[in-house]
Amino acid sequence: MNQTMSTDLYQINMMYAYYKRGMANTRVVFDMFFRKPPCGNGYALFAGLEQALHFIENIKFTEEDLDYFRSLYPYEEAFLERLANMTFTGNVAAVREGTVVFADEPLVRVEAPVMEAQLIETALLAMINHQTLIATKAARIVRAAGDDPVLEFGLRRAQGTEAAYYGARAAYIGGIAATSNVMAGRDFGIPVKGTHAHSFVQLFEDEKEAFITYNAAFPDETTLLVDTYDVLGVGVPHAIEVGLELKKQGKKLVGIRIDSGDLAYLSKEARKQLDAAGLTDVAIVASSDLDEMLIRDLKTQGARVDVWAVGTNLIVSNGCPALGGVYKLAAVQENGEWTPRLKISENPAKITTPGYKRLVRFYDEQSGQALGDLVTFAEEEIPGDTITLFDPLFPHKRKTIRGYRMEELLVPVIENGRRIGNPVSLEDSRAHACEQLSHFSDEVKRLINPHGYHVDLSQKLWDSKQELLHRSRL
Ligand SMILES: Nc1ncnc2c1ncn2[C@@H]1O[C@H](COP(=O)(O)OP(=O)(O)OP(=O)(O)O)[C@@H](O)[C@H]1O
Ligand SMILES: O=P(O)(O)OC[C@H]1O[C@H](OP(=O)(O)OP(=O)(O)O)[C@H](O)[C@@H]1O
Ligand SMILES: O=C(O)c1cccnc1
Repeated sequence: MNQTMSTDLYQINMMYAYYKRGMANTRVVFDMFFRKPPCGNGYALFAGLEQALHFIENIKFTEEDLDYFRSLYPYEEAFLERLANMTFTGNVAAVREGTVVFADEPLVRVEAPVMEAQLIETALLAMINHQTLIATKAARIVRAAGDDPVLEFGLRRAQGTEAAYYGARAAYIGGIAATSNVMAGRDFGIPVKGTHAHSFVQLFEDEKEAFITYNAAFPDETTLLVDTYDVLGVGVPHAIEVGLELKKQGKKLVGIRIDSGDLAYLSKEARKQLDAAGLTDVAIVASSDLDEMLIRDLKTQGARVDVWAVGTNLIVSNGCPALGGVYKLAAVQENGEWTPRLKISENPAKITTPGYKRLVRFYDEQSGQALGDLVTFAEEEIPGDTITLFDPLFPHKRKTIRGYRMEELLVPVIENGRRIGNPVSLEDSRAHACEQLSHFSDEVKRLINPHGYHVDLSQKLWDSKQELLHRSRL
């Protein structure tokens, strides 16, 4: 779908004012970043870039769009004509999908004529804020589940089918093993999995007949929902009967699903019953309003769950319904030079970092551990083996690091309006997320009160920011 009209009216109005002032071609740099990771997490998993780049590459106003603008305001016809011919001609650099990212670092850098940079703001933020949020929530849930697979079951509870569709994509980057969402499976290549509903059991005279019927249709991949009537009294015993019959035929019951009640108690007792019947390899799937905290708690209770199915709380990111990613002007080109621009706020943490910037990450060469991120001006040289980093809010807090490997995080993805290289596959982004997470300590990744990770500014950038701050007070 063409998303060009997915913008706020104020973007069009600012574009018009720039146009009238003869500033439409002024080149600017905007940075996309967030100020706080979602869900009290220490980091976010960057996602949604593929959709954002696709949107940018396909900017196109239609005749109907222009008619709509005419109905809103007497914009000059020459402006509307300009919109009609508008495409994105600028440059975009971004962090790779699946990268572990932190507050206050530039994740997308857009350099373009101001009309174009302004037009793409809203949809770019919407796409990246949404998917980064869900990928991060998924990563939390997957972390709580440890080595157990997590299934995404949220389609019916998402804020609309589009949120479910892209949410499933983001959740896959965040590490879920499969989704129930067939369209997301078809389009993104995410493995799809499913069991059956209570209605399937209710439709038959007795539960066992329902189980046999389902198994007859899916002899090699049956997971039976055992909580329609009485989990331990009839559900598990009926599933065991089916499992034993399959065993006789050299086949296997894949699993049972428990969707209500005390999941710790029921899973332990169900495990005992299955094991006693010799069905030690039948997996137990749990679902029922789960989230990362409940999964963690159920594990400490010794729940014997092998697979966690999570719907609502994952797909709506319950408890943290939005990521506050922003898009701020960082520099303006004046006489061929980039002039840094600053946005002041009463809250020091909200003061933006001006300039045309670069973002690098240092890893310990030996252990591979991520040591810190550094934001510098784009043209700055970074020493290859020793560097002193300092906290931008508390500059006396310093740390010298040595023997590192450096990674450029912000890499060009669109040049002069054209995509560079091939789109990265979802599978690669998911693998990248997994690899990225392995470089961060358990303290940074813990679910509650995570350890802070260093995101520092170069001396030059920090000095420039201070100077601009002082000047702005005059
Ligand atoms: N052992 C447990 N410890 C903590 N929370 C649990 C445990 N077992 C289940 N829960 C959670 O408690 C909640 C149970 O909710 P509730 O009693 O409303 O519904 P239910 O048992 O799933 O039944 P129904 O689906 O029929 O409403 C769910 O969020 C579930 O994940
Ligand atoms: O609890 P969630 O994490 O949101 O996971 C999805 C839920 O959706 C289904 O219930 P629903 O009552 O809609 O249908 P059912 O008849 O299949 O149980 C499923 O059984 C889960 O309980
Ligand atoms: O396959 C399932 O069991 C399933 C899928 C979506 C929602 N609830 C359950």
